[in-house]
Parts: sequence; C-alpha cells; structure tokens
Amino acid sequence: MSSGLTEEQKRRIEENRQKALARRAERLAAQKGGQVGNTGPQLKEHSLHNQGNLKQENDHVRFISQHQRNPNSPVEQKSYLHKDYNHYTTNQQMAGSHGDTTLSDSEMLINTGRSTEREGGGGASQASGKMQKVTSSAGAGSASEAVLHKKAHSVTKGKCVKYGEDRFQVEIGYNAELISVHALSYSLFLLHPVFFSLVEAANQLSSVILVPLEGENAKPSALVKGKCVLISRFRFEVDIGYSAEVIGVFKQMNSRNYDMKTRKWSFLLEDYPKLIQSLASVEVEPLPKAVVQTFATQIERFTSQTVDFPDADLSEVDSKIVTSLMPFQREGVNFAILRNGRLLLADDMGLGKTIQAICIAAYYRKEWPLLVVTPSSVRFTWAEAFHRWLPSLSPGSTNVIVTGKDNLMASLVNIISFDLLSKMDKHLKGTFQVVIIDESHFLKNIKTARCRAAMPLLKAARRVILLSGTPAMSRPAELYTQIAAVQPAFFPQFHSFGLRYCDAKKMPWGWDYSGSSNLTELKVLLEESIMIRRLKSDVLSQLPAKQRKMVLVAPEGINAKTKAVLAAAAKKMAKGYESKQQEKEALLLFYNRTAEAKIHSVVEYILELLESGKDKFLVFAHHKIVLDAIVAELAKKRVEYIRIDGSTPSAERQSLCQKFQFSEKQTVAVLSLTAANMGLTLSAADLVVFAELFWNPGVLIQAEDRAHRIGQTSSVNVHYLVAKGTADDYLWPMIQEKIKVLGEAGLSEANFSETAEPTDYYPKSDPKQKTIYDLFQRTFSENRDDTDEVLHLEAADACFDFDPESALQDMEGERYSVSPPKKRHIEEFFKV
Ligand SMILES: Nc1ncnc2c1ncn2[C@@H]1O[C@H](COP(=O)(O)OP(=O)(O)OP(=O)(O)O)[C@@H](O)[C@H]1O
Repeated sequence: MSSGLTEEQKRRIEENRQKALARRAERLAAQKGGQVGNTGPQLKEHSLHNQGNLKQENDHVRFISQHQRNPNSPVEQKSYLHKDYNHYTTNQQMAGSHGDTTLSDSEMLINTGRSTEREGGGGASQASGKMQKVTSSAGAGSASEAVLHKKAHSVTKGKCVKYGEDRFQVEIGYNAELISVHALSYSLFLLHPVFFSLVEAANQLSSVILVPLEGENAKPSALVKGKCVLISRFRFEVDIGYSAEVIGVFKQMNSRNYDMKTRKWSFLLEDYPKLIQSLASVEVEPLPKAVVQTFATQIERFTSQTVDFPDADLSEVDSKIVTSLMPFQREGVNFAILRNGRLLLADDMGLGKTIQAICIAAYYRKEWPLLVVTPSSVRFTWAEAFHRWLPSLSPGSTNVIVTGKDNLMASLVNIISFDLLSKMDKHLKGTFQVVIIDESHFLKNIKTARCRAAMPLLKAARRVILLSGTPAMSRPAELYTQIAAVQPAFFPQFHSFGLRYCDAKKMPWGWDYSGSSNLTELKVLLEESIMIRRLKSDVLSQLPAKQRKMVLVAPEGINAKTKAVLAAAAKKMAKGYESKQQEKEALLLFYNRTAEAKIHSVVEYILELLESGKDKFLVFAHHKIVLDAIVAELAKKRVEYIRIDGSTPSAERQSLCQKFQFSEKQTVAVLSLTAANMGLTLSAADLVVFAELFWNPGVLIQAEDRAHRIGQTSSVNVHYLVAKGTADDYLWPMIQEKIKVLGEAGLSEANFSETAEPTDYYPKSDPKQKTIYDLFQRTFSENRDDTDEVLHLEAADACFDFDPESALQDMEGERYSVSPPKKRHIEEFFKV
C-alpha cells in the first residue's frame, strides 16, 4: 500500500525518528550514568563483557562507556542508534510475518547494543544464536555461500535479484538502517556502476547481509588483503578492502563494531582466534607475536578486571623514600615490580622519575652493585639523590665515574655518563644485574658508540629501568633500541618492527624506516607490557605548583686554572678582611669567577636538555659571559632563542616575549637574572633553569614567576644548577635558609627545602668554609634595596671583565645607557 509520501519525505521521517531514538538513548544512558563509577572506559567495556549474563542496566553501562570515549564520534552515535533501533526492529518484526520466531528476553537484551537478530526477505530462516546454512534463490556462488554461512545473529538478510539485462533489484525485509543508507526495497537499480558500491555499503551495516548476484561479487576474496591492528587494550581492528565474504565472517563475531568514519571493523580480542581461523582463505596479516603474547589473557578471556597494579611489598626499602612517594609514583613502582624490574618509565618531565627509579632499584638491592647511566651533566645530582632518598646507604657507597680509568665496580652504586661508558672495558656484560638508564632516548640510535656499549649490558642485566620523559612515539624507529633493551624477545628483528611500526619503504638506496604506522597498537602494546607514562595533566592535583630541583653540575667542567683562582679567592676570604668594602669586593670576585667556572657545565646541561626533547624553557644567568656563551652555543646548534638582558630596549621586550610564547619550534629564552626577572610573561614554558645563583631569593622567585603565572596550566619545574667548589657552596644554602625564614613568616609560599634537594651539602664542620659562609651571610643579608645591589653587581662585572676605565667607557657608550645615580654608584664602587 502506498503511503503517499515521496522517497525523500520517507527518508527524512526515518532520519528524524532515528535522531529521536538516539536522544532517548542518550537520556537513558545519562540517567544510568551514576552506575558507571570511576573505572576507565576500556575497563568498563571489558569487565562488562566478561560478565556473561548481561542485564539491561549493564547493557546501558556498556553503552555509556562507549559514549564517554567519544560522544561526538559517529561510531558512538551509531551504537546508540543500534541499541534502541534493535529493540524496535525486533519487536516490530515479531509482530509481523516473522512472529513465529521466538527470542527470550535475555537473548534480546544480550544482543541489544550489537545488532538485531532477524532474517530478511531473502527466504532464509530464523535466528536464535545457532549457525544456519541458508540457500538463496539468487543462486549463491562461493562468496554468496560464505555470506549465508552465518551464525544467525541480529541480522536482516536479503539478496540481489537480476532484472532484465542490466538491472537488479534488492529483496530484503524492513531494516531502517539500510533504508537510511539507500531506499532499497522496492527500487530497481542499474547493474553498473551502482551495484558494487550499493552491495558494499549495505554489507558494511552490521545488521544487514546482502547476497550479491551470482558472479557479481565485487572482488574475489583471494585479491583482498588486510591486516589486524590493535586499537585498545581490548579491541583490534581489521583493516581490509571490501569483500562480501569477509564481511560475512565479520558479522559472525559477537563483538563486531563498524566505524562509519574510518570504514573499519573492530572486535574484542577474545574474537581474534575465531576471526583469524575464519579468514584463513584471505590474506590477512595477523597481530604481531609480541601483541598476541602480551594480550594472551584478553585473547583467552581471562583478563583481570582491574588496571590497578597490586601494591608491592616495599618493607625492605628505606621508609624515607617509600613514605615520600606520591600516589602516582607508588603506582609506577608497583608497575615496575609487576614487570620484574624491566620497564620504560616514561613519565613527563619533572614527575619524579628519579625517586621512582631509586625506589625500584632499592627493591632489588640484594642484586646490587647497581649501575646508573646518565647524561654527563647530572651524574652528581644522581649521587646526591641516592643519599637523600636512601639514608641507609653509607657515605662511600656511591661512585661517580669521572675518567675512563676509574673502576666501574668500585661501589654499591656506580654512576657513569653515556659517553664514558662507551670508553670503558668492553667486557662488562653480565657485571650488573640492576641498571638504571636516565634519559634513555640517548640510546635511540643503534649505530652510536653509547648505544653499542649499553645494549649488551642491558640485555644481560636482570632489571633494566629506563627513564625518559620523551619517548619518541611519533618516530617509532627511535624507540626500537629501548624496547629491545627491556624486552629483547619482543621484536628480535628491527626490520619486522620497521615494517609494522615505521611504515618501512624500500627505496633505491635501501629501506627507509623514518615513518610511522600502527601507532595506536604500538602505544597500547607498550603500555600493557613495558611502559608506564603519565602526563603532568594526569596527575596535576598531586603536584606542587612549582617543582624545584638542585642539579649538581660536573666539577670537571672547571679547568685547573679557574679552580686554582677559586681556591685562592676562598683562602683569602677565610683569612678575613679589614674593611667591609674589601670583603664585598672579594665576594664579588668569587661570584664572578664562579660564573666563568660554570660556563662549560651550564652549556652542557642546556644542550642535554635540548637533546632530551625539552622544547621551550627559560635560562637565567647573571653574567654577560654566561649569557653570551649560551646564545653562542644555541646559534651554533641552530636552536631558536630570544635574549633579554640589560641592553634590550623595553620596546623590544614585548615582541621577544610574543615570539617565545607563540613559536612552534624548539625555543630557549636566555634571560638576565637582574634585567629580565620582572614584568615579562613567558608562560609557554614550564621549565626554568638557573645557570647561576643569586643571593637575593626574591629575585629568583620573581624570575621563576616568568613561567609560573596566569596562563600557566602546568606545574613549573625549576632547575638550579649548582657547582661544588664555587660560590654556589655558600649561595645555595643561604638562599634556602632565607626562603625558609620568609616561608615561616608567611611571606613566601615557596619553601626550597621541601621541594628541592638537601640544604647542607657544604661541610659546615670545616672552619674555613664556615667563615666564608658567615661572610656571605653578613654581606648579603643586610637590608639593601635591589637597585643598589644590581648597580654594585654591574660595577663588579665591569671591574672583573674589563679594566675600570674601559668598563666605564663601555657603560657610557651606546650599549649601556647609564643613569646619573647609577654612574655615581659605579664611581663610588671603584672609588674613582
Ligand atoms: N615524592 C617526592 N617528594 C619530594 N620531592 C620530589 C618527589 N618527587 C619528585 N620530587 C622532586 O621533584 C623534582 C623533579 O624530580 P625528577 O628530577 O626526578 O623529575 P624527572 O621526572 O626525572 O624530570 P626530568 O624528566 O626533567 O629529568 C626533584 O627536585 C625531585 O626531588
């Protein structure tokens, strides 16, 4: 009977009806939303799946969890449509010509959210979960037969019937989903070119099976090639060209889901063995062995219901470190121990990879000696951290290797730089059972000496703790060595890894592995097996607004001459001075020499930060020679930078800040401690490095606040570079003490000693050092105004860098415009 509506009107009505159903489903889902709890979406999906006898509520919960993943995605919306639509269709059809088909309530509920169990007008029989062989009057060829060999499962079946020479008709029962794609049932179609696309589109719908005409199957299955790819902890996708035969197999899978947007089918991992078996006649690349092994439990349906890692027994580890761990850090330690101490700890910068690594290593203390391989600039910081977190370590138990001749096994904890490791004895393999590699992406290139030196050690060690804040997920080739270091059996051949994850291409000159492919699978695989990665945004609530760290820079960067000058200055200071002026001059000289002494280590540290992938950060220094050396190195390495110091006109400052804020490249802001510590917004960075210290903590805190200000959405990391045997020995504790006083007085929210490394590393017991420290305290604790201090510093710089004459000339020249009071101060300082 004709409804009197045009096809277009019918289509619109159907569209609106589906939208209304979707809205209703959404409302229902939202009402039930409270039952979901805090479990992650994947977990929800999984655990519900495992419950077997699903209840209606649970079906809703599953629904919600899918929706929560991406409520806007067409796939998710489609599953809403499916769910309610399925109820609708089933009931409607039961009331109609197929009313003899009986489905129990529970069967219907189980099938909702997946697809509808129905037979269409193709003359096939009923559906209640059993495999049916259906003979089509259209005359099924091999592909057609495969389509009909189905576990009858919520599907409307139909067939194409030839009509005259060049037309065909689709005979199929009512299926709204299908009608929304094509108003099929009563239409005649031209055989070509509509046929293939129509059959393909219809068969992609999970509730439809359309048997093509005999001999008209779109593509012979032998020519269809595809591959399985993991897309989450629980699902995999089959990326394959269209084939009715394949689609028929897909529709036998209970967990099937078709993504309209990507036009790909996905399934729960538990369907993997069945699917692969059913696709035996088609060329489908299976999941890699590493994936199948890692997800064996999911594939076998024995998955644990939780992603929380069981609490490791840390009773043997120093309580100081255990009680200091933040909850997410504790989770990292649990993960590591669950993985038998072989892992890639890939937390974001500043999340405390050091404390976690030390705790994990301490859990395996019985297997020490321990080897720590680090970038050169942070070797001493590591030694400090071991003593800070493990008070049970005796003072001599850390051994920092400084030359290739040192004994790598001298202590319980041995710390070496990557480059020195490659110069050590090649027969170290098997010597260390527990190894920490800090900034493990330094091993990304298998051809480098450092990588070749480290790999045999790592493969032989029982515990391998790799730390990297920047695992190169976008360049999988660079991850290979790190994966191989932790799990050598995963991908024994780089080439097979390259084919799967690096989009390897054969070029005239050989293979190109610089691309990337199947990244989701790689990420899911790594997270399930060896990698734990938390971003700052994931754990922001557990972090302080600022994380300070003292980085003890390597003393061998200081040359012998400078060391001698520093020692002489210290000796002189220890003897005392007759006048305050003399004391001050001596201190400023000491401070100035310290700058010179630190240049090498500062530059090395900055370059290592860049190599570690830190892309935007601020570097503060006071002395011109330090600022100059930093920018010279950045220019040499072609790293973009801005520089703001006393000579930068105020008009330019704003545009430099803008450049830094909006640049998408790796950019460093090189800033003068006294000339750029106020009034600038550089919140695009969440890392601030102090190449030099300053005795006035107010100046330091203001400088930190260039990044820690409105616009900053992250916790800011602050690194203070401290060199032993220099003025830093006195400045660092002094700064901390002052801040502590300010904090106690409620004048500063920042307490250095709580968030940074220990205060008292200089030997207070040494009377000479005590005298110098007191001298610093006396001289710089007087209440002076900042401008006064800055002027004295400038005068001192000029004094030590140049002779007074030329210094004054310089300052009066174009580069420095000196105000009269400033000039007066300088003159006073030099007593000219
Ligand atoms: N649980 C904690 N208690 C106290 N201080 C902590 C804790 N966790 C981290 N810190 C401090 O936070 C700072 C940053 O930690 P750490 O240097 O280990 O970070 P990271 O993840 O290694 O960063 P990067 O990638 O920059 O090297 C350090 O000063 C460290 O001592």
